[in-house]
Amino acid sequence: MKIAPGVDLLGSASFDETVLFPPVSLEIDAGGWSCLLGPSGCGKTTILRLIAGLDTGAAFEGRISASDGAPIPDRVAYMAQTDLLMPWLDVLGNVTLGARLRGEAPDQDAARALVTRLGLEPHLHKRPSQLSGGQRQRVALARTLMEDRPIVLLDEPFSALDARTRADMQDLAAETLSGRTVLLVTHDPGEAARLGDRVFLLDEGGMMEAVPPATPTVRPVDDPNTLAFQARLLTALREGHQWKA
Ligand SMILES: Nc1ncnc2c1ncn2[C@@H]1O[C@H](COP(=O)(O)OP(=O)(O)OP(=O)(O)O)[C@@H](O)[C@H]1O
Repeated sequence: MKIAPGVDLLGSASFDETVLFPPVSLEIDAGGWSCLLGPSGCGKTTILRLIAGLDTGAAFEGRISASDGAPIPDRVAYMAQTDLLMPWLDVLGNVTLGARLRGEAPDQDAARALVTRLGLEPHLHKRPSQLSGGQRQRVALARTLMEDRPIVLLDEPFSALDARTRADMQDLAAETLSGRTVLLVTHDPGEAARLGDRVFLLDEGGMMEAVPPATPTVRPVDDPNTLAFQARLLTALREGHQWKA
């Protein structure tokens, strides 16, 4: 894997005359997990797509740059909110899709090992229509983890999972993506409290940062500091932009 750069987004976005978010500053540290929370519709997915260089329909005024000055989009693995699985491919086919689209021979052994770690081995040759929502989400996660990219953008990657699987997948993603620059969009303050080296809250008033406990990630769910931070995030989300870090 190439060295993971930090990513900065500075700017505002709007649709015609409607401001989506005012000027914000999002500093995503190199090689760490940054979490982005905020109410539905505040622009979190738009921010991920802007960083990935994908179309958003929004007018963005500002700049998005990597700390090494090199272009960002071709170094990004992006897991969208919808799983975007190919209905005619089985689990293994979907997990190795990226390599085949690039005309490369997929690493079947690595794909099988990953699929096994994600608990999908019994479903290896099933198509997406034969899988549950949570299983489909794990296939999409596996496909993203197969892309050995230094910058990883995850849009609610664990949202369809049961509590136990969710915690397992958080651990696995943290381990697999060690050293990558990760931006995780989540609605779950507990998830941000476990995984976030930095935690940002976005709403129509702008961006705020909440400073997580100094303990390393992945933080234990039952650690009093993790729980206190989780509660603080929930309070902040409920209070909206009146809250100050
Ligand atoms: N082409 C468009 N024209 C006008 N508004 C749009 C357009 N595309 C998206 N929007 C609006 O932009 C807003 C931001 O969408 P975005 O998907 O970034 O939000 P989000 O914070 O990720 O929401 P969620 O948490 O529900 O996924 C939404 O209110 C959406 O309705």
